[in-house]
Amino acid sequence: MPELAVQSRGLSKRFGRQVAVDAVDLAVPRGSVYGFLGPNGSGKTTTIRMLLGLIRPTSGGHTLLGERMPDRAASVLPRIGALVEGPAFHPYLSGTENLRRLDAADLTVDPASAGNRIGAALDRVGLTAAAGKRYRAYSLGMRQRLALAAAMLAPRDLLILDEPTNGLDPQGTREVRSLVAALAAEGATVLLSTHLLAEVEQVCTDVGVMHQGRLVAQAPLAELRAAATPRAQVTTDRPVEAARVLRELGLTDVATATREASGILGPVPPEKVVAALVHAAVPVRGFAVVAPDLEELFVSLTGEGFDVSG
Ligand SMILES: Nc1ncnc2c1ncn2[C@@H]1O[C@H](COP(=O)(O)OP(=O)(O)OP(=O)(O)O)[C@@H](O)[C@H]1O
Repeated sequence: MPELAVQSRGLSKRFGRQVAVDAVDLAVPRGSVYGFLGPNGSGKTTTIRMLLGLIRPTSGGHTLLGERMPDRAASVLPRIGALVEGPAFHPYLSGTENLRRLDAADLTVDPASAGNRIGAALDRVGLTAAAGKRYRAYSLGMRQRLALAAAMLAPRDLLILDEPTNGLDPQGTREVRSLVAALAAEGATVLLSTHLLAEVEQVCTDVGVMHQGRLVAQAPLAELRAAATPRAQVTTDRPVEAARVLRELGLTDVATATREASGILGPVPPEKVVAALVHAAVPVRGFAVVAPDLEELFVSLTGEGFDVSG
């Protein structure tokens, strides 16, 4: 097995004059849950469509599970489950019937066990109760669940999921997260795109950040966190005086807010900061050492905020 489940080199897509994806070098480690993160319109869906061979790159290329695409599509695609925008479900068929059609189209599986596969997939996404309902009567969340079930009809080595929690309520979102964790625990590699940082924080081991068509950062999440330097945060009625003390101690990026001063600690021990504040008679109401959250980290990487609320 290759070390990288997905690897692209210079993958690019132009629509007319617009460059939607610009020389993306993806490296998705085998066994990872890779969060493909970026604001709306940053090129995630276009990249995923190229990965799956649904659209042709303008330039560049890639491998899936070590196999060159699209030449090896016929042999590698059966090992891959995908969820991309607009799955072709039939509106007048039920969830079960739709899955039956998709399952029948897969020549690599035994038709005799179709019922078991379909039942298990519907169960995993929590759609058993609505399995007999027509697709056209499904809510957006139910449609999304059915698309996930379709991606998991057979055991997969790699799942590529475009915004898998799109349209789901908070409960559904939690279920999808635990589903992704379970799939990863079973040994699958999962690449999921999202514009929600919380999603990445909670399930992903690795992150790739898209910004205006370019992959601006890619690393294991733990590495990104380790690179994040903690800040000392002082709650006080005299933020300006507190800020002066922080600067004198050598803290950097010192900032003040109403009743608060903060700065990047660097090598300065926190207890020294507290002692210096007390020595300078700054009334300290609270003191904390906080690691930046992912949002701050990514803003610093991309210079742009994310739609964290969804
Ligand atoms: N078929 C197309 N024709 C022209 N432009 C397109 C086409 N598909 C995508 N684009 C453009 O390419 C850019 C990237 O779009 P893409 O859908 O890949 O972004 P995204 O990161 O997936 O965003 P979202 O989270 O909104 O789905 C956008 O500016 C979009 O308008």
